[in-house]
Amino acid sequence: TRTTRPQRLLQAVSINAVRGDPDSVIKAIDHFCKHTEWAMNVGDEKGAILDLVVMETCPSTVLELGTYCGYSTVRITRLLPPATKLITVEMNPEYAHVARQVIQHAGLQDKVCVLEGESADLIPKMANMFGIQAFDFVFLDHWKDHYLPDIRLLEDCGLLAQGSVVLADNVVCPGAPDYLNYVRYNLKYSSRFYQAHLEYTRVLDGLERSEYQGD
Ligand SMILES: Nc1ncnc2c1ncn2CCOCCNC(=O)c1cc(-c2ccc(F)cc2)cc(O)c1O
Ligand SMILES: [Mg+2]
Repeated sequence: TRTTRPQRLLQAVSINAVRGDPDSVIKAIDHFCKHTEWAMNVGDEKGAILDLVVMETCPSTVLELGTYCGYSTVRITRLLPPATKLITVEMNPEYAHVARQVIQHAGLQDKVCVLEGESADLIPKMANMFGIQAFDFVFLDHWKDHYLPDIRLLEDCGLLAQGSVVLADNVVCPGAPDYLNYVRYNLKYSSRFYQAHLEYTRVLDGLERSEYQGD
């Protein structure tokens, strides 16, 4: 039977990236997606913005919704100090399996926990599962119509604190209009838009950075 796109992406990583070197994993995936087969990773242009926002946040606790093949997981985790932990949620078991191998190839497996399941089911259990109060940084990159219900769920579960930063991918393409409305016009958030392009294309897209102002 044919391989899947995530399996072909993983093969490109295992062939072209140096074990234990996150930057070579990132470069191998971007090269594969530019020259062989497009895939829905955040990519190099938006990835550079993601890097800047992570570095200025210096988070101790990170949540990512929508792991896919682990590209953004590697991008974020490579910037985190040793003691920090990143929790990433992926509902597709096949994506999760590939992501674990990509993360392992980068040598970052000890700093990452890949959870399989629906974000809406897992978010209410996280405080108890991991003994955390709030997330310093959240990256939204799963189903675009889940961004709004999930940020509200994070609020209701007390998992956002004053200063928590939520960065959302694809707010232009495929788009998350209800989410944008909420974070831009709700006094609980201070929000700003980073114009960019859909990964590996010239189609307009962007990231929205929203800082929680506290209850
Ligand atoms: N824990 C969870 N809970 C719920 N659902 C979950 C989940 N974990 C996964 N899922 C399922 C959704 O996973 C993938 C979400 N990502 C995208 O759909 C996406 C699509 C494009 C795109 C595609 C085609 C175009 F033409 C133009 C743009 C670009 C992107 O950058 C994208 O991120
Ligand atoms: Mg995306």
